[in-house]
Amino acid sequence: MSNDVLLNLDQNNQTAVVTLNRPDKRNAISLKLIEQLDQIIDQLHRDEQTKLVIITGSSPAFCAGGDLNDFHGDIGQEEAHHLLKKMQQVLWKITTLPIPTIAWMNGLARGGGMELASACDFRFVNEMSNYGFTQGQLAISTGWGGGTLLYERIHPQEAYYWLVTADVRSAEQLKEIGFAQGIFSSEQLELNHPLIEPYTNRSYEQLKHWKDQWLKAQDLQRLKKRMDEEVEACSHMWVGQEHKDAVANFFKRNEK
Ligand SMILES: CC[C@H](C(=O)O)C(=O)SCCNC(=O)CCNC(=O)[C@H](O)C(C)(C)COP(=O)(O)OP(=O)(O)OC[C@H]1O[C@@H](n2cnc3c(N)ncnc32)[C@H](O)[C@@H]1OP(=O)(O)O
Repeated sequence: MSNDVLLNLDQNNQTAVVTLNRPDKRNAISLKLIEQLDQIIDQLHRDEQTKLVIITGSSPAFCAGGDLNDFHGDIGQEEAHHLLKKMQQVLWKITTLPIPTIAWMNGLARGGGMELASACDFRFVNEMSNYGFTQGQLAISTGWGGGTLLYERIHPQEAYYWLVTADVRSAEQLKEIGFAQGIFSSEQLELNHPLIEPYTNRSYEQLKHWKDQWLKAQDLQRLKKRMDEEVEACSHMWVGQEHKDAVANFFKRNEK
């Protein structure tokens, strides 16, 4: 079975690097990738040595969102809900990992790729890349709970505006609105990077404690309910003709 997700456990830094590994498909999230990512996140929930989790992508992209071959228009609402729910559950597990999580956004991200980043506690972006919650351009809304999480990461008014405009933005713009905590220039991730060192320089106890405080500062029950409502809403938009046309146009655009 191809490894669509790679896990590297760096013992020295007690850091887990999770890499989406479908570069030829811009790390689009297929059902198979979801399964592999789910198993890795479950493993990290059980791991009491790892103090930091970093999610990144095999260049040139970070993540192009849901794989439109798997998440395509001609399925019914219940099936759409069932498929969307799978990744929502993974995003929930990432959100509630008991140690800090970082999205190292090495390359472009679209749609669900931004939702994946929103499930992480911190986000660092590549100055050369661009990023967008582009679901609105596909006649749907976010469908994995990442739109709900966005409201927790930046000012709610800014989150609302971005979801409606569905536009693609620069690294600078993401830093400006507080979605990204920092900007880097090198594509590949180094654990001794100045943006990563503040985490690897801290102990497991410190990082676990701060994450516990962070989770307790939120109404997790209400957050999960809102994420569930998001999946339901998207599953209804999914079956609309506009969405089907938008997906068909994407693949037409990409026909060589
Ligand atoms: C499931 C819902 C979920 C949610 O919001 O909850 C979603 O994420 S919906 C999907 C949202 N994502 C997109 O709409 C992005 C679509 N892709 C693009 O706009 C571009 O591919 C881009 C900007 C990511 C990269 O452009 P670039 O020019 O660098 O590459 P290509 O377009 O030539 O693509 C290379 C290769 O990758 C395949 N690809 C890219 N994105 C997807 C995708 N989302 N699903 C499936 N496949 C994707 C593309 O078809 C090309 O494959 P090839 O076989 O070489 O033609």
